[in-house]
Amino acid sequence: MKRRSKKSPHPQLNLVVAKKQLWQEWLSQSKFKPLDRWLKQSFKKYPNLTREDKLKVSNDMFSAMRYMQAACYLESCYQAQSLLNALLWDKEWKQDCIHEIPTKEFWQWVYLLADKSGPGTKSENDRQNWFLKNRVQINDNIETYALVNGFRPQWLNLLKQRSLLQAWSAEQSRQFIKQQNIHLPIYLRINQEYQQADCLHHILHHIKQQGVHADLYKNVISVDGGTDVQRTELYNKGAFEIQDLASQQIAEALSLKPGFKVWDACAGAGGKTLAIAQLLAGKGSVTATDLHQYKLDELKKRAKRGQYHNVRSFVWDGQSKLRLPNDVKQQAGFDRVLIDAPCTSAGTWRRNPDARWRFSLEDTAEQLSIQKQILENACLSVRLGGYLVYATCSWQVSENEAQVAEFLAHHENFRLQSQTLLGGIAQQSDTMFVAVMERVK
Ligand SMILES: C[S@@+](CC[C@H](N)C(=O)[O-])C[C@H]1O[C@@H](n2cnc3c(N)ncnc32)[C@H](O)[C@@H]1O
Repeated sequence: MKRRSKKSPHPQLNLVVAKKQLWQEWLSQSKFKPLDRWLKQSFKKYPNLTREDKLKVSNDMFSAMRYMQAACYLESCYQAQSLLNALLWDKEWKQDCIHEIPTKEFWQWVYLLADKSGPGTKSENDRQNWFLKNRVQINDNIETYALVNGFRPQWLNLLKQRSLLQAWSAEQSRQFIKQQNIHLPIYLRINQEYQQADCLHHILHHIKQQGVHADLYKNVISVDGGTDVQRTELYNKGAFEIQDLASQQIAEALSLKPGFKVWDACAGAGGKTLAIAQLLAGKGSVTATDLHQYKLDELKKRAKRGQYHNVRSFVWDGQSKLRLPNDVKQQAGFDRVLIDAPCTSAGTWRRNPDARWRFSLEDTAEQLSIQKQILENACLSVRLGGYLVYATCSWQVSENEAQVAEFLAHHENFRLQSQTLLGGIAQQSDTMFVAVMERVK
């Protein structure tokens, strides 16, 4: 019997139709869900798409999320044949406005801004020429510059607070804005047993064989080009974990020593828990808690795969003092308490460009109050001489330095050791914040 070929007779057509349908489905949401997870789920409805097809659709949709507002703005300006006031225009703009611009023109702008358009139709060329003619004026004005680079002009005040603290020049602040739309590689944190030079090169080789670009820097591997490293044999053996560079630096900020008892209070699926367990080298323990059991279930699977035996986990909702495990009670508290706090995630826009459209002042206020409550309750479990480490994946001052200052003002028994913005313009990673506070009384 003849076997039916799995390949579609019209692969190009499949791709075009799938992209069109996916885009329409995506737009029909009243509030955008996280795009990466949404795509993974939605691709199941298109079994004929190849890996390359999926990569193309993903790349286009990620670009659309980076330049969504810019496309709407530039089309309005093009129709008016003048540059509209970006701040005022932004104040009126809502996610729904995307329905007001014809799909064809929307994608023309997205491709133009993402540097993906070639010579095209008259309509494309006219828009491109208009854009080039106005480019200097667009770049000269910080509000238009921000908008066209996917950064809402109304966020410039928040960026100003950050720039002042970092002592960034105007040029560096612009660099930060521009970087928010520059894609990041994924980073692999290599597990301890695989950190000898020959193992590292073996992993690098293994990853490169998947047809992607990979680099080794010290003992971290960066991967670019869209492979699913979680499907590789070495991942299943526990050789590495996917973890952003800044996130890896948070575990280092804990200054761990083997034997320490550590509490990871907002452990989620355990990205930092596992990095901590590794740094403890099998001596001491990590207590991992989170509001959600399903996240801790994932953490348990990961700990098992990586063979970390000194990790225990249970639910904690941040609303009261933790009941200390007996071994921790004996030493009157943890040596280290990490609060990797729930936050606005503004520092992850490079990786998840759609997240910026969920960002709001109301959400910030809500996160600030949850962070404060977690700090209040978690600090009660730090032993004398131990460290309370507070981290977020946000660049907002209110969630970071201001939150820490308020905590310290009301807790004389803690002294600030350091506070650092990780990522920012200094490194190709998410932007995170970490403050280390010692319990001195
Ligand atoms: C930034 S994420 C943690 C990421 C995790 N540490 C990692 O490295 O993968 C913040 C976590 O805080 C948890 N969370 C939110 N509200 C909480 C609360 N009131 N008490 C405890 N955990 C909470 C969330 O479920 C989420 O997993």
